Amino acid sequence: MAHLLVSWIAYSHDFIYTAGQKAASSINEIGPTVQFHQHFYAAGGYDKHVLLYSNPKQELQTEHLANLVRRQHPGRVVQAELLEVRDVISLAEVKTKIETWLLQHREHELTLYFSPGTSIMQLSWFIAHTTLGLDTHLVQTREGKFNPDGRPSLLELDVSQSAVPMTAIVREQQVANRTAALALRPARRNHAMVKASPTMSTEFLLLPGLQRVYGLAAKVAGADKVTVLVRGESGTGKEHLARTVHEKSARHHQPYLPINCAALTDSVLESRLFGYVKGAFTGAEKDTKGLFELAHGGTIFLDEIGDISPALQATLLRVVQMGEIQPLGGQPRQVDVRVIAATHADLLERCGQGRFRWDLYYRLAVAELELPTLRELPQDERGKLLDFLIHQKQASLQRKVPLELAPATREKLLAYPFPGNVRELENLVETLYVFSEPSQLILPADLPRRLHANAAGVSAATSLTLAAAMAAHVARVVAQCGGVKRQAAQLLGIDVRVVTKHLHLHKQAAATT
Ligand SMILES: Nc1ncnc2c1ncn2[C@@H]1O[C@H](COP(=O)(O)OP(=O)(O)OP(=O)(O)O)[C@@H](O)[C@H]1O
Repeated sequence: MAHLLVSWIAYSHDFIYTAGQKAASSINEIGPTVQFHQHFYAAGGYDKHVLLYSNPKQELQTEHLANLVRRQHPGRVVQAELLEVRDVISLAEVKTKIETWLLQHREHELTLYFSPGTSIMQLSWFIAHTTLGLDTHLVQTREGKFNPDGRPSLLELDVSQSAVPMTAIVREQQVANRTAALALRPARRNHAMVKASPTMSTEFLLLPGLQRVYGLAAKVAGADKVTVLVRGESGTGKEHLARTVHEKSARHHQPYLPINCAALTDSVLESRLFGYVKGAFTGAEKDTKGLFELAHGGTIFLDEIGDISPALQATLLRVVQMGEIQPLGGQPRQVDVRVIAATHADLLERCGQGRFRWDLYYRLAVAELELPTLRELPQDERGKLLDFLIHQKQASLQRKVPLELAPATREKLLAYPFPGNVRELENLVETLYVFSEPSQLILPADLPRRLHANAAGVSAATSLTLAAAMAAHVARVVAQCGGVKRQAAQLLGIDVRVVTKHLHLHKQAAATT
């Protein structure tokens, strides 16, 4: 057992930014991470500092920060680790990621340095600390200027004395969801409720077009052992629906652990799901539980199930049929886990093509829930969602005024088919906030180029060969992902190297037309 200090990098306070530049120009030596090492680390008896960052783009600057600390304090182990979070203000996502990480390190004594990170990250530390029952301490620092002796101090949060009942937080979230379902309202804040979370907002809009599937989800939730298959295009809200099934089920006090099957290679996925015993393969230094064991009593969400290999399909079938897992190199064990799987693919078609096992499909699809695409929803509902997201982002980005769209801009937005569904619309609204001035009227010309393409999204000059069409499609998806190829690869269901190859082809084609 080791004593680990765990913290997020403080994106704004650990680094110094030059006005007008997005990239950090240097490390802030009076920032929370450097200061912690200067004043408190030595006395804490830590074996290692795990410095978490949430975005792959922050890798370099986190490494610089870790290096500086290592240089200033030779012998200290500082490990930068990516804990990827797509939406740093989503309590659902951040909390799940943090809980999963902590459960994976449960054998250690864990000191959670609470001060750095977004308010949702802080709230998630707090919830994990008070609800997971692990050996965690929650510490924060107070700057010297607030202490009479002018020296910074370290405070451990005494949760038993806390005035914030956790049930209040959970209840508030549910009320927020219900409120959102009843009427469209600007996201509201309740400072009395959660001091640590000024950005918490209503997260979901239960549109009439979604009510049927959410009604079915509530019914399915009550049937405890039933496996569920959620189908829907990327960004339609599959993860949200899966979590709702868990939260409405009798298992809601137990873990809910999501995993994206498409993002991992076969062997990594297998060891993450089922665990391994010490010595099972090179580098397996200790027995490690898999997610199925960690989720015992609760729910596991297997996202992008359609992409797993035939070998893993066979293993998973045994797990779902017998409730039995076998860690790599270990003995079979019984687990009690509800499986919710999701896919963007047409699994029936894949079964027909021999790419997915029929028996596994029938086992998973005991209850099948299908989410509509954004373009299938009626125009007025899309309009409501747009308004909802405008208010939601206004609250989370702490803008004084909501985004103002010219009528023609709104029309264009509502006519666009949004292949990335709600996530794409959500990202677009955020981009418009980021790149516009407060009170600027957003004109059609301010919208990204892809929204101006003709209906088919293909210009007349485009080559009609299949290769060119594929390359153009890949380029469009990469653009929709803000240039992040890894994310595009995930959406497209292909390897990132293939994405690069298509982009290269597309560039060549563009240069010759
Ligand atoms: N009705 C809705 N109201 C508000 N936000 C929504 C709604 N539906 C989806 N979202 C938001 O859209 C984003 C995508 O949702 P989610 O991750 O659940 O989709 P998904 O189908 O699981 O995507 P993927 O297949 O890519 O993993 C999330 O940020 C979610 O909060």
